[in-house]
Amino acid sequence: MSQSVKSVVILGAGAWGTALAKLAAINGNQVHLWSRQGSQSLVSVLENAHIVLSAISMQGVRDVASVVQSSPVSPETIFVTATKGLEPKTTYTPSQIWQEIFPNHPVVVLSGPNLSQEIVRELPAATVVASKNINAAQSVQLVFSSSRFRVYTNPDPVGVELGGTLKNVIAIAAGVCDGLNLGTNAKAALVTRGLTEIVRIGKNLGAKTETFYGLSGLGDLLATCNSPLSRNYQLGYQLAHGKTLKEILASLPGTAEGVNTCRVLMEIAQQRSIAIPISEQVYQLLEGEVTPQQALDQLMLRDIKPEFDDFPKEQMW
Ligand SMILES: NC(=O)C1=CN([C@@H]2O[C@H](COP(=O)(O)OP(=O)(O)OC[C@H]3O[C@@H](n4cnc5c(N)ncnc54)[C@H](OP(=O)(O)O)[C@@H]3O)[C@@H](O)[C@H]2O)C=CC1
Ligand SMILES: O=C(CO)COP(=O)(O)O
Repeated sequence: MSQSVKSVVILGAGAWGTALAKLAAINGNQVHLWSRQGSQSLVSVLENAHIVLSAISMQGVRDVASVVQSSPVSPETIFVTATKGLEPKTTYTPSQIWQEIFPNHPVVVLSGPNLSQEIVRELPAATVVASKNINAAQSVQLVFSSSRFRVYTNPDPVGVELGGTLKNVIAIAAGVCDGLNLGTNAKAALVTRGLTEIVRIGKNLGAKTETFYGLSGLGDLLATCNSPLSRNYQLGYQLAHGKTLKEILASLPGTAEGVNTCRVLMEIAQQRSIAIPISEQVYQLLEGEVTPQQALDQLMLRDIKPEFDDFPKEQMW
């Protein structure tokens, strides 16, 4: 894998931004890791940037993107987003925000089963870079690919981004499931039916179904629902042990995007009449409207139904 040295700016020096900066630096790229708390001005780091990657948590994306907009950036600059969230006011994904603010620049989504603590330890991992602009996706692929980090391209940015974003809600449910000691069968059922909900929403929002069965969908769902390293999983686990959301958020290291994502997801599902029963129970749990046990009972006692929504009747038996 040979390529010319690129100037890469990483916005956000949190857990994920720091891990991604390390990956880009391993390949000899010139990397600037920017944080609002650091001494470097955004204007100075953006000068001559080939790639600007945002690893800002969802709540700060639009503010930071607007500041970048008021700074001089090369017309060739590729924007990459690694945030997993949805904007409450617009229900936009992060890439939709970047594309709205930079309509003439390529925007690439980077998402996959990527628990940052494992990546910092240089354990092997894989991810996906997705864009409508294949050349931009390939440039980003070269910047981050190494013997420890395998990067695939994908032409479905919305699907890749929604897989990474929506699985956080199911990861909260998975943490609850493990926290209540419900067993392996329950967990398998939860994760599989959770994927069904992600596919329903994703298809409705224009994503390709097969994307959700790849690394950024099923892959990330499996990683996040099975690892105590996941903040979203941890949050669910602690809810099951009787802690309040407020108490958990006060001690959680970093951002658990699933909390805000769940609220926006409920709005999307209601507007579009999409059934997402697991996510709905996560929502009610986060709002303090049900206990973990009540959420479980509500799911188990739903009306019985066929497994798949859209099997033609003649193919069912
Ligand atoms: N950690 C992981 O394993 C992975 C995380 N992600 C996603 O990446 C995103 C970031 O996660 P992570 O790094 O773990 O989170 P952290 O909480 O560790 O870091 C969040 C970063 O966003 C910055 N930030 C937040 N709001 C603003 C703002 N208004 N202006 C400027 N900067 C802001 C924070 O700056 P400050 O420190 O100054 O508050 C910090 O640098 C999330 O969407 C997450 O879902 C994706 C894959 C893996
Ligand atoms: O997205 C992640 C792994 O791919 C990180 O998950 P958490 O945000 O739940 O820690």
